[in-house]
Amino acid sequence: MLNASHLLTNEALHSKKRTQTQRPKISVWFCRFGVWFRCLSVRFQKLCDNKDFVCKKSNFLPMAPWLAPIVREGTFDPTLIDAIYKKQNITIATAVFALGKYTQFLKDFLESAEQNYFVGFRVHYYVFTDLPELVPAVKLGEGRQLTVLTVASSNRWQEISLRRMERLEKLIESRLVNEADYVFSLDVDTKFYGRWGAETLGRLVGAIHPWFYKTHHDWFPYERRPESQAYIPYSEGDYYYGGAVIGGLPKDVYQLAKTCKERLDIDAAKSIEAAWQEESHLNKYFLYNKPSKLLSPEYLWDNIKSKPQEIKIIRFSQVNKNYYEVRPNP
Ligand SMILES: CC(=O)N[C@H]1[C@@H](OP(=O)(O)OP(=O)(O)OC[C@H]2O[C@@H](n3ccc(=O)[nH]c3=O)[C@H](O)[C@@H]2O)O[C@H](CO)[C@H](O)[C@@H]1O
Ligand SMILES: [Mn+2]
Repeated sequence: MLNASHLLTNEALHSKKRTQTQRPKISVWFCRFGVWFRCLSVRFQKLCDNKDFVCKKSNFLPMAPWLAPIVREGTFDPTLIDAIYKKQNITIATAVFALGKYTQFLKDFLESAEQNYFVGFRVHYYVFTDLPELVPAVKLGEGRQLTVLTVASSNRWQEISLRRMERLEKLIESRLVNEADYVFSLDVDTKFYGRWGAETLGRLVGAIHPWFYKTHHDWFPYERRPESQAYIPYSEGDYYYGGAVIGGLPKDVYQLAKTCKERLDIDAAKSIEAAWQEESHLNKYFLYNKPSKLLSPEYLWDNIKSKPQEIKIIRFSQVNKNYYEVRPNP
């Protein structure tokens, strides 16, 4: 005789059988997952091809589309390239600005430069500061010298940063045309961790910003207001360059600094300050005056970013800083 518990058990058994027969085999699940995954990856690829946000395998190519080399580990022979340039007995002028509390970065900058930056070459540092007494006495190698240039400070960090263009222009005009073969202007809140040598020399040199080397240009933090001289429309752009590294022949860097300074002045007269001050103007300049050589983010990293696999070596990097502590204004 069937009782209620039998009925329940049979029902349970029946439903178990049904689910067993209806559940697809594991291979079917794999197949479904494969189709789903493929759809997703095709969609993602389309997104990339549409250049909606990321793309940029091309940033890892050894050359820019206009055939300028992108310098990175493995693309040059350090011994050979240094030997070629050493025969030319060149002097590399290096402008660095340390105003206000940024003087605290000078010691590490200079000491690490002496270990890594154009070792064995003639290097002339030009240190701009409002506090000359705080320039540390760092022992310099043979053929290397340092000149302190006293300048007035400003109560805005943005102003201090952007006025580097004007000061660079004047420095090249008044001295470097006669004193140097190449010039670099570098951020001071930085440190060298690896070799930086003759492979970085060129007519006009920019460094790809470490935060945007995989970003599509529509997402670059270019200045987007047409009223600004630094304006770059969406759909234009090739790389986003960091304001921390500018280099090249004195006459080419002079032209860059002069142009950016003029455009900064035009903006200032209209009470406009570009999104990233002189860095925005630098990006505009490089868009229409392509650098002859690009430095990969090996030459401009940021210590708060961990090193990804594709970056083989970090040579020069922004050190961590407490913005509130070191800047004169927020
Ligand atoms: C890695 C990189 O590409 N950094 C750029 C970025 O922010 P950063 O955050 O790197 O700008 P920052 O605060 O380092 O200022 C740029 C430079 O100006 C000098 N300075 C600044 C403030 C001060 O009180 N005293 C002083 O000496 C110093 O040489 C410093 O290295 O954007 C800035 C403009 O917005 C500049 O283009 C920087 O080069
Ligand atoms: Mn900086």
